[in-house]
Amino acid sequence: MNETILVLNAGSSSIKYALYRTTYESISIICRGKIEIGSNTSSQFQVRDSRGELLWQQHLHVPHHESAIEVILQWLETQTDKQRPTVAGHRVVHGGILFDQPVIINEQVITQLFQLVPLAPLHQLDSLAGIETLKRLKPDLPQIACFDTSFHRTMPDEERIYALPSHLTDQGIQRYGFHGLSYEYIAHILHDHLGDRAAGRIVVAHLGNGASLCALRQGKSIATTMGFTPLEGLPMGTRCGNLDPAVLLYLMREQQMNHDMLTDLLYRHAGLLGVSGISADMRTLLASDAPRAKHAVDLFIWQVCRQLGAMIAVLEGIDGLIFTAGIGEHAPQIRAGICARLKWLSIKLDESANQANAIRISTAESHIPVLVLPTDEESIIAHHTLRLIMA
Ligand SMILES: Nc1ncnc2c1ncn2[C@@H]1O[C@H](COP(=O)(O)OP(=O)(O)O)[C@@H](O)[C@H]1O
Ligand SMILES: CC(=O)OP(=O)(O)O
Ligand SMILES: [Mg+2]
Repeated sequence: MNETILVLNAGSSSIKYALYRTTYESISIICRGKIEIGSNTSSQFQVRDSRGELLWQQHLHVPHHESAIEVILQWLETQTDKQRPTVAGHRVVHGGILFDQPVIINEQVITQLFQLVPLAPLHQLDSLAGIETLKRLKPDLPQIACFDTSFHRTMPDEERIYALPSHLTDQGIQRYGFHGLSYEYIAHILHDHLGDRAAGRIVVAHLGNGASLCALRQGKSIATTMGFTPLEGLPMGTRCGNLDPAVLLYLMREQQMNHDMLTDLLYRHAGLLGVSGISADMRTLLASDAPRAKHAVDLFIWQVCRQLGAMIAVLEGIDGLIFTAGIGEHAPQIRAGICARLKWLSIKLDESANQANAIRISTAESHIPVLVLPTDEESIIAHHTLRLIMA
């Protein structure tokens, strides 16, 4: 029997989807696409086949994730029976303390996932919108949730636990880490690019609208910059990243900011957008002459290097640096800015390879290989989905 797997990956600035055909022994991609979301963004809905050839293109205005899901499902309805999904796999950002591996979705799971909405306000509801929309339109379709947090379950307690009274840790106030499906994919393909070095000390920089770093040893996560929520760590498109918690105490007391105001400030009006006052989108900032745009870019690069230092320290060295996700894959200027600050590691960038977004962007003399590896969270979700339905 064959299955057709629909994968939905709700990110904070986009929804990515893919359709796979499987014979149980192998999985092959049928088509995939991405819709960028935003009230000011005019988006292209594109569908590409396995070779990247354009199958369908439509100009859209997609203000939120739910409308993007409807567009994808409407398009699927116009396809042949063979392209109709028989199972769906979702990226769900937060699995909390309960879910450490992919799970078949039922009513109880949906209730538990709703309880985690406050811990990922830019993501969790959008994944649940995909799950609920599919449940409404195709009640018999089995659905699987795959979590961003699962991959980081290998982190040691020193990395996982905040310096808080232990009863709070026991309640689940601990570091979970995110972008795990992306790191899992990178860990999976690393040997193809680095050979035996892949089992060494690797830092992966997932730099997209959400951004984090992960320290891998033997392909397992031992540290990451995001924590209890996807707010900790690097500054992001609209998220602040690391902040002295006393800033919140100060704003609550001195400026009478309440929970909703702080959520809005820290998740939606901070980061690149907050610092630049111009945009959350790195493309816009790099194209701008405004000093505040340059300042936001410089601050981003500084923080990546500062936090990369911490990853290298816990790994006790570094054998490879990998860039991935929207900025990591497509912004040579950002990679060059980061690598220029890593000269102390004897990293040497091949400028033309970097400009071309080539896979290996370090020179042969560089002490450490630096690679650009496009991530593929959808394929990891498809594999987990297949494994679960076979079980
Ligand atoms: N060519 C580019 N140059 C610089 N930044 C880019 C480029 N292409 C994409 N980006 C950045 O990548 C971000 C999207 O990354 P992505 O990983 O797809 O996001 P997410 O999954 O978080 O929605 C955009 O917001 C934009 O800032
Ligand atoms: C966890 C997270 O920030 O995801 P994304 O980068 O897709 O927004
Ligand atoms: Mg993403």
